[in-house]
Amino acid sequence: MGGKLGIIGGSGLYALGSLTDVVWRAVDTPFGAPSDELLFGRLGQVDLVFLPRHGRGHRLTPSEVPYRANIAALKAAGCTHVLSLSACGSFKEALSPGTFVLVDQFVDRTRGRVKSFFGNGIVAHVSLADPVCGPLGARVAEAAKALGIPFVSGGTYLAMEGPQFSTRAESRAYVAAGFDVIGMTNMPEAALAREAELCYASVAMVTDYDSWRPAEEGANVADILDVMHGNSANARALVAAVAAAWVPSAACPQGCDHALDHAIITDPALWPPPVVETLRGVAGRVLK
Ligand SMILES: CSC[C@H]1O[C@H](OP(=O)(O)O)[C@H](O)[C@@H]1O
Ligand SMILES: Nc1ncnc2[nH]cnc12
Repeated sequence: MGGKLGIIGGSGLYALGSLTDVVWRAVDTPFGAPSDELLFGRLGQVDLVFLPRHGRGHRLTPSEVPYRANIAALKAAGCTHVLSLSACGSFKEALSPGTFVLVDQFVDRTRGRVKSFFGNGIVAHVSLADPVCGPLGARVAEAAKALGIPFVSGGTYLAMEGPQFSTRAESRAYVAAGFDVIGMTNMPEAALAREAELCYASVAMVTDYDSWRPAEEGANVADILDVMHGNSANARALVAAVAAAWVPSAACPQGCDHALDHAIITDPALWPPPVVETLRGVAGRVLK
């Protein structure tokens, strides 16, 4: 598994302490500034780039996170792979707090977020049927199992707008629908990673049971923070283990790195040159 690994850290994960040769560096993009400076460093023999999704000190709401800039910045930093780490609520008794879920599907109930790099004269439709990179996920699963982290491969992540947590009625409806976990950030992040032809995997770290259980008070930040501290230690160990096993490979077997091959539907003769320039960083491979 090759190329450069980018890590997006969610709530409770604002830096990676074990990196060496570290430097925080501002990276600007045609889509604005990312959530924070990017942290460049090495973990063992591997170059890593880390980005705190909400910024250091957790300054950005899920709706305010500049998802396009974050993905564009990681791509500009040379990342070919992105491992996303997020706190989440659980809709299954068996997915208890502390469990790490390797997400394989999303249901997007966010609204008002910019969901594509494309538009303004260049239309593209990528496939999200399989919205995460299986080969990258397999690496993560191997590492988690070796570490003994409570880990489940596969799960549907309901992305809600927030910032308020769900009502009991919403929470029960999501349980009835069969969803596994809930969070506020993985969409449009995953969709944008696909448009940028990045291999993307998401580990959703359960902090609570949301509000569907009758005896449950409902999700609240104080309880979530308690669980998150333990989860963050496991998340750091997981990143270190994934990095330790990182070996180069030429191409993504699933084709994430060619997601745009047949996606742009607009007649190339009509592509507005300024829009081509804006897209060059994320889609340059197909804009030649
Ligand atoms: C602090 S609980 C709610 C907050 O936590 C999750 O953030 P992230 O996905 O970045 O770990 C959730 O999506 C909410 O933004
Ligand atoms: N119950 C919940 N709902 C939405 N986002 C969350 N992040 C952590 N727990 C959550």
